[in-house]
Amino acid sequence: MDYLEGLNPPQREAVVNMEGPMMIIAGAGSGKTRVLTYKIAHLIANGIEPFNILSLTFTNKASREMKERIVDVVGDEAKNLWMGTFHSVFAKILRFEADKLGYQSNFTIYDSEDAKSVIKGVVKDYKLDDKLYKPNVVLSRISSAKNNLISWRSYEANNDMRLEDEAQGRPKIFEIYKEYAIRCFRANAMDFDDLLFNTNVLFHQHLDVLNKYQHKFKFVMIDEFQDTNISQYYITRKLAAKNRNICVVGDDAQSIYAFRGANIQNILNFEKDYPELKVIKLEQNYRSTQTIVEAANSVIKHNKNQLEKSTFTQNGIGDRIEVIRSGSDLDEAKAVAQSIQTAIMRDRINPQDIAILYRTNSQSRALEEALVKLSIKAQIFGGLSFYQRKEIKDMIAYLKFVTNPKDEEAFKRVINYPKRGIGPTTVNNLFVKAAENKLGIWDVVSNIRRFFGGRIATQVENFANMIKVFQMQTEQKNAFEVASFIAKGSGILRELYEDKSPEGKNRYDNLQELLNGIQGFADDPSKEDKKLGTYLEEISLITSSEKEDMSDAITLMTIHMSKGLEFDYCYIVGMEENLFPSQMMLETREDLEEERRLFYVAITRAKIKVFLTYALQRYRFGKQISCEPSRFIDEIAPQYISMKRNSISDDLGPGNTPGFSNYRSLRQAPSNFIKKAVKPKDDRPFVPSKAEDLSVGHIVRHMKFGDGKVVKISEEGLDKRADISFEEVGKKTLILTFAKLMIIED
Ligand SMILES: Nc1ncnc2c1ncn2[C@@H]1O[C@H](COP(=O)(O)OP(=O)(O)OP(=O)(O)O)[C@@H](O)[C@H]1O
Ligand SMILES: [Mg+2]
Repeated sequence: MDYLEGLNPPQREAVVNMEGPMMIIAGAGSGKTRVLTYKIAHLIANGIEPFNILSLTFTNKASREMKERIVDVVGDEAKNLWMGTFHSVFAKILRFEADKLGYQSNFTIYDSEDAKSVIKGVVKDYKLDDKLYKPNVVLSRISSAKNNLISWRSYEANNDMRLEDEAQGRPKIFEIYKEYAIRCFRANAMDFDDLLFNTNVLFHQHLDVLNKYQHKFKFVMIDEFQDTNISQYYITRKLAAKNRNICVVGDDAQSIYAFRGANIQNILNFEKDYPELKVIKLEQNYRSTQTIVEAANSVIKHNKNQLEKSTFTQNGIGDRIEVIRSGSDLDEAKAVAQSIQTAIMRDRINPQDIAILYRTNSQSRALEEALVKLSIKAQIFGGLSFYQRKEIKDMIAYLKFVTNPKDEEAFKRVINYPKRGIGPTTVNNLFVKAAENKLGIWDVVSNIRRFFGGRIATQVENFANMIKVFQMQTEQKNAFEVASFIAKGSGILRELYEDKSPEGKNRYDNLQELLNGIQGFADDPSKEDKKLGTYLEEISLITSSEKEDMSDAITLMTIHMSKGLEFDYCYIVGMEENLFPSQMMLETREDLEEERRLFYVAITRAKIKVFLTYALQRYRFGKQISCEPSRFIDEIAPQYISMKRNSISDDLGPGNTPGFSNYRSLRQAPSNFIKKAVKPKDDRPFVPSKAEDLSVGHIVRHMKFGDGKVVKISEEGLDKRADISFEEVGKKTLILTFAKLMIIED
């Protein structure tokens, strides 16, 4: 069996030990995903049916790639594997079992925009302060409740949640949660978190169903195990309870979703849950050069919380990590584009093997523009950018509403678009009528004469008839035929066609592009079910907007999305304090450690070369601000770094020391241009003190500025301020509501 030859001894041991619980916690690039892939192939080669194997990955792209490789080894039968992200696999199961939970199997999956829109509605109807109960804040509380398996029924009694809400001045979240859940249910819709939450409910309440899937999934495999949350962990624990054939692989140093409830604790629990656990260590990195492996190790060493493990590589030493500084964010983007051009032309790197990684999505725009100017094709991976565009959302709303007329969010989008004289007041009246009669919106709309007369009734009736015609189409025709019919019949296509402005043309093109995509779906011979509902299912879970002709494009993505992937060259951009590490993540040691793990993930994506870039000035929050290089650059052991100045930038701004040739001399620049990360003197955990406890004379600690003495406290309007004289950075005035300070000496 030649696939076993491509494995080192511990990898092979992991693959051939087919049964029983197994855990592999090992560094980046050590072959964890490869082991999972070959293990699945090995199971199939040994007679296990592919449909008895469940394999959970972090992105759909990852699972597609795994499947392709397995097909290469064992042939086409591998196509029957159950493989995908947690969300896609359990959405599929929930559709089969929807009736057990009182849903219909054609339920809609709300993305976060839909969810926020529902929340906005609830906040408005409950007459709550919408500045306080911002949709994304509320949604994130609801999400964290669901991911910790706290239902709306138990939320109110849950002290942790309630006390935190009260502390944040938002005591009514539990009421919003309840109403939100009711509205989603009434609309036959689930949000992303519901997909996991409801699976847990399903397995908890219906033992026969659980039993069926326990029997079905004789083997369970999980990649990126460090980022599973409690909800996901319970699902897999239940599924594996019978056969106990569960194999998980991951790397605690790459845990980067703590903010979304991912829980490193799962790794620790796993050992308790399976005392017979087989643990396998992988220590050799096959992905990256020695320089990259060592540099990454030198960074992650700064984290206290990590499991003991070591990594080495037998790959070549390779080039140093190149640090490029620029005068501004625009120049940074230009420098990156130029460097990429060189990489492609001179170093003969395939564009597909080049990635630009950034901390926040909004950084992509300048880069995209600079790349276009040099005619370098780029695709954004993981962004929903295309599907977030208004015309696309409108069209999809039609498709969704036709498939599931209970979907209120879709209804709101389509009822008066294109304009058909049904204004917000009428729409509101329709909803009121629905609520009064405890009916769904479609029940009212499709029987409008029972509730309204006159002009309203005629217009709404026309709309309802149109939808009914569309619905009839869905029964006989494939997704593309129905979608084209709807695009024309609804008037959307004409509406966009008639807008001859450049933006209008662009929107028209986008809509055409969407239809192209649907046609591709309908023409795909490997798809058995070409119905509209199945198409919607696929795109609701899309994590990548790759298109066919993108084979010679480089990839842009957030670091979060890059997990598990690998590229020859990686450009990590925006290496600046307050951007990376992110401003929001500087409050506690835990947060900073999570940022550092994110940096570790970024570096370890590269096989051949890493570039780190930063700008001295950046346009943020609507104005030009000065930036300092990220402390993470400083944390890489110096022998792995070389410093380049971006030749595009003439004006390097304040602190410029002309003529330096490497990073070391930059570090010794006479100004405070690079500030060393201020290290606290002792190792107490950082727990911010209350602002009102602070008084003159206290010695306090700040996560970024280090230790200092409070010299003055003043009040200006509602803001209490403190002047603090810091040992390392001098005097600063801080607003106490924002600054987190810990009193270390009275
Ligand atoms: N024994 C081996 N021989 C040759 N190449 C290997 C071997 N093991 C792994 N590789 C290669 O090394 C690279 C990294 O492997 P893989 O992606 O499985 O690592 P990983 O541990 O999953 O990394 P990450 O933590 O980033 O997800 C891949 O290109 C893989 O094909
Ligand atoms: Mg992997």
